[in-house]
Amino acid sequence: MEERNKTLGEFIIENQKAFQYSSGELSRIINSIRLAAKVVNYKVNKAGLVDIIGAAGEQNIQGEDQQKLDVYANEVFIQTLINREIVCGIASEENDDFITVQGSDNSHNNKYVILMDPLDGSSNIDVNVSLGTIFSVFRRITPIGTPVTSEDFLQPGVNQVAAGYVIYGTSTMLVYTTGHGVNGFTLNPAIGTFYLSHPNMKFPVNGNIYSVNEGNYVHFPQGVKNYIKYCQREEEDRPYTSRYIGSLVSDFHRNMIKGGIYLYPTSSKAPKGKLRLLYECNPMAFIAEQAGGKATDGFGRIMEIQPTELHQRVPFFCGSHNMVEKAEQFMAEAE
Ligand SMILES: O=P(O)(O)OC[C@H]1O[C@](O)(COP(=O)(O)O)[C@@H](O)[C@@H]1O
Ligand SMILES: [Mg+2]
Ligand SMILES: [Mg+2]
Repeated sequence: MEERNKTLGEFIIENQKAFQYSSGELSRIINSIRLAAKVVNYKVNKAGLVDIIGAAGEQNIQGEDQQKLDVYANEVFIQTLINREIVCGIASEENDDFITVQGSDNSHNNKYVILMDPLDGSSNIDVNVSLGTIFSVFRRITPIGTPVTSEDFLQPGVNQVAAGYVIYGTSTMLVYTTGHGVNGFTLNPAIGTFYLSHPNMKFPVNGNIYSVNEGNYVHFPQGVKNYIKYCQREEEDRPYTSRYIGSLVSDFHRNMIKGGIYLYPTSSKAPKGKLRLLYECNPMAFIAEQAGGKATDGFGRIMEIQPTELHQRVPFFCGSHNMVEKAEQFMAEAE
């Protein structure tokens, strides 16, 4: 069978042994994400037709106005994972605290916890611009058979066993890693099957796209200002392009295909940065590193940060290896 026509299911079965998915649980988690993504995708594609546009009227723990689609996507992913009894705990951007998941026999025998941003890029929902879902999977630390604790969720990113995203764009894709490279699957909506369309995805080492919300420029650290000025330097033939979609998943995905860097630095509005370490930065960092890219907080490796809070925020510089290194150089020189 020609590589590119392989379905997600076939890919998982073929790689089950190779990737040592322990007892198939990890592959069942990926399959659950696949199923939930199809349900959310159906709604995203109809958002303009059904009453799923606009604010839900509540604020989440982040102090952000939840959008109806945030709430819907959160419910679909959480319910799918609970119903399939394959994780022992779930943490979400939209939930104040983590959720303990018991088996139908009230056991706590599953091995994995999952953390997720059910809908990334919420500011784009009402304007018909691409959105995403991000997930991160860890093996639990506390003993099997006992309820999960915060210790199971507050693990450094280097402990991740899987991470991925769904991008609801011109086509819907599932891109994920289990620590053996990054593979992208595109949904054929006519038959509801994901096909291996982007095997072994790699970040170009260099690139000429920088993604940052330049509206915050005056509030950025000097090192970031200097890096942006470097990208805009006059003396060259303007080798850089500024592209900012406002959905982390979309900016990341474009940069991974074309080469580029995404930056969400600290600013007066976001003194610790805006993006959340556990379910945005860690999973995207895992994917970036597995694709040969780099992810730091401007000074150190994202995946080595020891989390202290479920919703903690960190500055995020992620993308083509040499571009991130260059940005870090400007950060160090400005210290
Ligand atoms: O509008 P800003 O401040 O530039 O922030 C855009 C960033 O915020 C986010 O939308 C945050 O994610 P959520 O939409 O899940 O809250 C990122 O996807 C995006 O890159
Ligand atoms: Mg997000
Ligand atoms: Mg979100």
